[in-house]
Amino acid sequence: MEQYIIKGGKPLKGEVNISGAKNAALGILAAAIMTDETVTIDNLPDVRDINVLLQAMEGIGAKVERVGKHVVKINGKGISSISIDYEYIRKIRASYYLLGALLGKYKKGQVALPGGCNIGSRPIDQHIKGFKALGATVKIEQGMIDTNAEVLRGNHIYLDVVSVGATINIMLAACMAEGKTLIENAAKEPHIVDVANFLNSMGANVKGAGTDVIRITGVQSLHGSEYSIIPDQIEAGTFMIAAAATKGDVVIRNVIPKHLEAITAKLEEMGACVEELDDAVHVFANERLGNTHVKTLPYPGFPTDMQPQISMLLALSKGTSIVTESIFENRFKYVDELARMGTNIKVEGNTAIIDGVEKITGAVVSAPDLRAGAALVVAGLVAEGYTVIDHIEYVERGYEDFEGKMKALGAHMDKVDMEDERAIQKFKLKIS
Ligand SMILES: CC(=O)N[C@H]1[C@@H](OP(=O)(O)OP(=O)(O)OC[C@H]2O[C@@H](n3ccc(=O)[nH]c3=O)[C@H](O)[C@@H]2O)O[C@H](CO)[C@@H](O)[C@@H]1O
Ligand SMILES: C=C(OP(=O)(O)O)C(=O)O
Repeated sequence: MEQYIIKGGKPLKGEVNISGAKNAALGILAAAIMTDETVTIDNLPDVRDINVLLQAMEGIGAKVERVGKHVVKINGKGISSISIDYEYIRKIRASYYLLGALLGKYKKGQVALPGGCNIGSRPIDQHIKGFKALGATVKIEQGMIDTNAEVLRGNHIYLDVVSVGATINIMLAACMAEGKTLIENAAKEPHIVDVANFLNSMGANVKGAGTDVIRITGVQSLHGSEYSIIPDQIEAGTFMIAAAATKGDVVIRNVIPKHLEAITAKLEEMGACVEELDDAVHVFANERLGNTHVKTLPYPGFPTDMQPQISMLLALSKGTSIVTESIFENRFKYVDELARMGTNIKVEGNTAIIDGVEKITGAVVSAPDLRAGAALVVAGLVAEGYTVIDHIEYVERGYEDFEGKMKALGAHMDKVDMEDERAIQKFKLKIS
């Protein structure tokens, strides 16, 4: 098993290119099997979750052809099974988008209950409510969700909680239902809009994505398309935080600055400088930042997927900050790991009370989930001495070539097998 090794203390400097959005790509890939024609998808991030979903799609008979590192051609004509193997599902959350896609196209589908980051209980009742409203029967037996419909008919669906996953899943199925569907209290994240735009490029009729009411008029079939995925808001935000935390100066390219506004606003409140360019943001900081308070909320609020990273930054800032996690109940597991590095964070229920410290020191820590792992990497970049991060497979679920991109910004960071004494010596020699 490999780990990240980081020698902290170097300000990040230079330019970094952001990859395509993982959470948009997952919905788009699932949607791609809804046509029998070929779909070409560009700006696909080369990350673990995407590769697992592509394997799951191949597993049911879809043709998946990698044309380059970031381009894939998909053809769903040869699909011979509507049942997704448990092996793939337990590894990722968004495998359940295949359920919405299969239900829309074939009026039936079967997947195991999904995995993904262990950040809370993560029920799927709203997905099920949506499928049932469209006329499907949904059974959960022996860990499998089995859905089936004679006919799918559009309906009026009010989501009791704002859910990214349920909004996308219902949108997928409703695209090929008879008549009109109205999703009220829909999620508004940039990836919802991207999935809707992709569906429309295949001939679907989805209106209002990005607002809380989405109107879908079902069509009988979808056709092939060529589509490029939007940049990853969370990867970009993570580099923004890393630039500020290391008192660096970084231009973060291939982003949509509008998607980053909540993060930009918080960084500016803390005293960092953020310049918005056309498709880039320039982030720099010269001194220790000040405190602020953060509450995670659905888009356009502050994203829960950025909560560990900003909490880490606040742990180094002046004064006391309060971070309230209002989306997931178990997203502070990284706090104990950060404490090994010398931070002072107290968690009470869904709130973290963060007393900023002036410096932290390297330690051996373990990534409990994807974004928490990214926050530990940022901590390692700031800490005095060496930090070793275990369980980087979580980080690799969502960050493409994280160590490569950090190294290009001047970070002393590598991926090594800690049992390989020579690799560690090589890393130490390289930076001495
Ligand atoms: C693959 C993907 O895109 N993952 C993202 C997606 O996860 P995911 O789609 O799982 O998150 P949701 O937006 O669905 O969850 C939001 C809240 O709604 C609750 N809920 C959700 C569905 C449901 O049927 N019932 C219910 O109660 C959840 O427990 C949570 O408290 O959005 C989250 C919130 O922005 C992000 O943190 C994840 O990175
Ligand atoms: C929590 C995340 O992913 P998932 O929903 O796939 O677990 C994430 O992307 O931060």
